[in-house]
Amino acid sequence: MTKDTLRPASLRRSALPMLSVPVIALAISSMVISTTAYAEETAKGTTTAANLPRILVLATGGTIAGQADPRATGAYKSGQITGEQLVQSVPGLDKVAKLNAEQISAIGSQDMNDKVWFALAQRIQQAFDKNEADGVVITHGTDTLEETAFFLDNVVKGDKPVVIVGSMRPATAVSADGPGNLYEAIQVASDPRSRGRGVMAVLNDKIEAARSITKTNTTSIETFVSPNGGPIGYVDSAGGIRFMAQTSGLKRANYALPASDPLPRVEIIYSHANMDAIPIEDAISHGAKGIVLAGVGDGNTSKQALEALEAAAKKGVIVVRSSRVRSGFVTRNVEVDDDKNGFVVSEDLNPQKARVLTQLLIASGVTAPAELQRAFTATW
Ligand SMILES: NC(=O)C[C@H](N)C(=O)O
Repeated sequence: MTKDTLRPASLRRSALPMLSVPVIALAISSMVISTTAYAEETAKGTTTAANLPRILVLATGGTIAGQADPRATGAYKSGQITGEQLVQSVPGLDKVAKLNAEQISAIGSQDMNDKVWFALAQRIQQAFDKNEADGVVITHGTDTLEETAFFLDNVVKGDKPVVIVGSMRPATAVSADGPGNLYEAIQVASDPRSRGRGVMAVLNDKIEAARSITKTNTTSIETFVSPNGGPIGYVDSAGGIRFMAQTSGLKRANYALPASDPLPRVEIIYSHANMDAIPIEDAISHGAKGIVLAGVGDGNTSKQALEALEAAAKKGVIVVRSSRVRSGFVTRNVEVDDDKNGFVVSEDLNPQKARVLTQLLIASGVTAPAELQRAFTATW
């Protein structure tokens, strides 16, 4: 992990496309102006940086930091460009905020893990508690962006904005979406109206809440949606930021960050036609403390699988019924007899987010089904 303080740059910068890493690094080092030169500029009144909000950028990798040979079709490597290089590559950011970039990890978000989550949560909390920053922006891959956003939404305390951002095209692509997304994310994190809204994601001119956002397209830049509620706001260069309501409308639960990683083992079991009990029995034999069912329809599954879940719940494994269907709510049900079986339903949370909440609840010592259910329903 490295910690670098970015010097605000008042020089014109070109975007990264088509440049190799050494060329980018050389170009950036020659563009960065020294702190002294910057102080002189400020004294001359050519910049108002002193009044700008302080935004901490925490880079984790992902396609937004990815590079490809522009002639190659599709293939690129995630996490090749540092957070500092990323912010330096976006013209005009020095007019929006005072930026400090730190590298937390350099991974594709398919490799996102508890260690990085804990490092992020601890660094954000420290920055807020010590008043080092007015807002935080996390650069992240899009594959698990929603899970990281939801995890942080549940453990970071305070009302300062935390914004997570990614891109669908690597930094070297023609029409890379990363620079625009990063600019808008920093705009949102810098705006006082963003306070008290929990963790937000900003991509493709939309502001979405951590609880509701999900990735819906494998490759398109129009991939993130909030199926049950829509975006909480919009941001673009012409209109600036528009929030659709005073707050995101959702109550946030705060859990203490467990003393150390990893979080308890909770498996997602995907339901399908011709479903048997084997995946559930396997998960339990490998030490799962909880099972989230990505059920068909309203959190349903076959008789065989249901019996295996009932047996698991009897042994003290937490069973949460969620759905593989993209939108809607999973509701407590007499047919499945959630009450008798001690099952929990995930409400609006998709399986991957229900997993995160189940992990946090188990880590907090909450295991009684009624109490677990209250935590899943606490939002309304
Ligand atoms: N667009 C992306 O960022 C996808 C990439 N695999 C990641 O999640 O890191």
